[in-house]
Amino acid sequence: MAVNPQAMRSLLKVYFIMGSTNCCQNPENVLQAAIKGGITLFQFREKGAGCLYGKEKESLAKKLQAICKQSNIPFIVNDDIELAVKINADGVHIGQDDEAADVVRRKIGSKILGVSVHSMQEAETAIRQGADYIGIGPIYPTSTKADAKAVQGLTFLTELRSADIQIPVVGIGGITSENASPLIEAGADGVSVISAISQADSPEKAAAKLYDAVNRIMRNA
Ligand SMILES: Nc1nc(C(F)(F)F)ncc1COP(=O)(O)OP(=O)(O)O
Ligand SMILES: [Mg+2]
Repeated sequence: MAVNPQAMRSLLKVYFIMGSTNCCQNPENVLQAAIKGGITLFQFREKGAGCLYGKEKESLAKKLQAICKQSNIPFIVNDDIELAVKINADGVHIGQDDEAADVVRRKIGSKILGVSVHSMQEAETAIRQGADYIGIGPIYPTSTKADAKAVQGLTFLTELRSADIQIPVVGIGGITSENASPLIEAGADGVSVISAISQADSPEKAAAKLYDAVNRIMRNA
């Protein structure tokens, strides 16, 4: 753990993830609007058919990183540790098929380290190896991630919290402002979304609705 857990929980509230293939509009404009709407954390996930590579990927990453910096929103890079270190990102997110968390922790020092987990064992390993937060999902059906695992609903989240695992947790997969509340009520510290914001007519309004939905539940908890 390199980031204060309470600070990490606040950052996870509305965690926007995007790459160039997720956007109908210009990614920079979408990110600007999402920040205006109230996202609390951003992840650059350049992946899937038609995604950018090499210099083009790095150039877009730097543009989005600069937009985040202007609003003090931490900039996280998915999968690509080398890029994250090269551009001095604020953290990285890795899955079970990426580099091991302990290896990545040694490469990134005290930056934010997020790990996708799908079982108690993977969660315990991620915690032992220094993850600052874990991502679980898909909570609901998703069309964004082609190789997503089976929809898990709130089952795994409930299992984690019942086992008194207190690491900051964010859910992902098909989440919208309409279905976010049960996730927070079940103990998630935030929601992670791609399409709900990146495909919205108004990314600003979509981000604001998510922010309100999450905070309304947290206030009443
Ligand atoms: N990028 C992500 N961020 C999260 C977070 F927790 F941040 F919401 N959860 C899940 C993913 C999925 O990441 P991806 O690289 O597509 O898949 P894999 O897990 O197979 O590596
Ligand atoms: Mg990954």
